[in-house]
Amino acid sequence: MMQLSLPEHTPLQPGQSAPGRRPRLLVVDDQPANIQALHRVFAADCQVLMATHGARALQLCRERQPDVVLLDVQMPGMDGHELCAELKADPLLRAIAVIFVTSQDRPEDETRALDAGAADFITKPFNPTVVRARVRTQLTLKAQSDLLRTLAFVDGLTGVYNRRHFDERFLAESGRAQRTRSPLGVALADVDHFKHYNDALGHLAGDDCLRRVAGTLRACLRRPTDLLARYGGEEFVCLLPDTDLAGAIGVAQLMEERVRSLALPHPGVGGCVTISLGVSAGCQADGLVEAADKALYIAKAAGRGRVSWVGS
Ligand SMILES: Nc1nc2c(ncn2[C@@H]2O[C@H](COP(=O)(O)OP(=O)(O)OP(=O)(O)O)[C@@H](O)[C@H]2O)c(=O)[nH]1
Repeated sequence: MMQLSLPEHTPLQPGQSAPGRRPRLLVVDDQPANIQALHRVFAADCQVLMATHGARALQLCRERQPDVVLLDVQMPGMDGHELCAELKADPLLRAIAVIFVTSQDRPEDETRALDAGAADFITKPFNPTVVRARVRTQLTLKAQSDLLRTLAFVDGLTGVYNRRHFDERFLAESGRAQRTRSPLGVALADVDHFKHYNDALGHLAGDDCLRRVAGTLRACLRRPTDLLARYGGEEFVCLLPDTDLAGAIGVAQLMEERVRSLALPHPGVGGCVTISLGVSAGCQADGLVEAADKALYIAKAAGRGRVSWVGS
């Protein structure tokens, strides 16, 4: 029996991984019979997604983030080479391993695929045992690189993403929002009177509080593309692709309520721990974080424990 399990911690969103999640494979071929043949090979070990044309495959990559794509070259519309180029040009998708599975068997076909960023090249008709072995190799490499990426981009105290990862994702999502004219939401959350909390209960209790708040904020995010990061100190930032101002305000209000209902005693102010949030949204990413920061300042000035926003 082939072993295709991933290491336990290969999350897209740290802390939201399903431990031991099955590897996710996307098979792209315009011939359903070819898809079925590969489905039979992998159905027992992997979650197998299927697409019969490039546009659908791209959509599935964005929505479901497969680990490996098995890609036919000749397809109507966007062919395999074009799809591979799209994946490798997108910072959010380029880690997906692409394996061409094709009846084109000339050395120049193989070279062209590898030059375009493919991880491997398999010719049809294929031997199922060989395909399984080569996919397993790519899944192992993908799991290792996911793990390294996670370690480099996670905040050590709270387990959510760090500022560096936020900056990288913000850049990528800004470009996408502008290209697709879809709104990008940003929410900045700051723990209220946190200095008093530390002063009253000590720094270690303060650290615990930050961990509880981070976990609570993260649990408010529903879409796989949403991202929570520690922005610094007692401040968190939330990136919400394809989310307009009303949607981002809704997420922020949920966060405010959920942290309040944790009912963590805050002896420094004689109540419980609350957060203030500033929200902004738009297709033009320039100034979004600054606008959210301005809104956060307004929420603080208006009495804390509330959500403010900039924009309409
Ligand atoms: N325990 C702990 N405290 C931290 C950490 N990072 C920052 N802080 C503390 O967070 C506090 C932030 O204080 P301020 O910026 O004055 O803000 P505040 O007291 O939360 O007041 P408002 O934001 O105005 O509600 C400082 O005392 C920092 O030392 C951390 O990792 N752990």
